[in-house]
Amino acid sequence: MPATPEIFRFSSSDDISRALDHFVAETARAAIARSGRFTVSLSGGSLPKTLAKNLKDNKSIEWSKWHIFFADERCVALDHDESNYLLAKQQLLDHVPIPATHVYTINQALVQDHKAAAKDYAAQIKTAFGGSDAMPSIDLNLLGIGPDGHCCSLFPGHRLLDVADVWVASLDDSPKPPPSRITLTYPIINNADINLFVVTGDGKADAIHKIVDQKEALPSGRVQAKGRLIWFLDDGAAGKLNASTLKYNL
Ligand SMILES: O=C(O)[C@H](O)[C@@H](O)[C@H](O)[C@H](O)COP(=O)(O)O
Repeated sequence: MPATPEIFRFSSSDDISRALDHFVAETARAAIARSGRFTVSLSGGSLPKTLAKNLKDNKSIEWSKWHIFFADERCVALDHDESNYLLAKQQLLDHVPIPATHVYTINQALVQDHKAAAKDYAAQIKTAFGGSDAMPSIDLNLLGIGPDGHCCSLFPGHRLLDVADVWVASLDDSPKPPPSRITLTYPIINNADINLFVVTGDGKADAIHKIVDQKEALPSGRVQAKGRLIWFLDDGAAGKLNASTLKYNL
């Protein structure tokens, strides 16, 4: 049964950062109590900054038990200003003691070959999840959404929307620059325990309305979860939602 989306509305992106701090800290605590570690994937864009704002100073977190993956990554060097890793490093990883071996980055030697980079990243995930061929279940994917409704590097109308045989796929024709990227695919995204979208700004309001109210099959609208599917929206992003859609108003 598909998870019913839980939609939370906040009056500002600062309020979202505070709520994210509580939610992610509690999700990590529960995962560590259950399995001894917390696996989380990060998107690029505005997400790392919104996430890190309060979380990086949260003293209750057992950072040594965290394992960080990237929901998608650009095929660029790790110190390139378009690298999602670099963004996460600057915003969060430089400020908290997560062991470097727990941060799963795109293979630097393969950034010129997106297909090999995707294969390598899937192998890294497999190793991190004990080497089994069983579909991994990431505890929490933190996802952003583009004005066109994309998430990760899964764009409207793109062939990667139908990929079901690999955990990580690649593209060299991303409509959002840079063109060469790797991305988690739906089978692994939807097998996560929790998928949480974090969306700010009125530039996303149309996409949110189409996905949530009109059930349009935009890429972000195809995301499910084993456990919970959650949307954190600020007033701008929620601006065009039907009033009756909002079940929670924090
Ligand atoms: O690497 C990327 O480009 C992202 O992972 C992408 O999927 C991003 O999350 C959305 O485009 C939202 O980005 P904003 O939050 O900056 O709008």
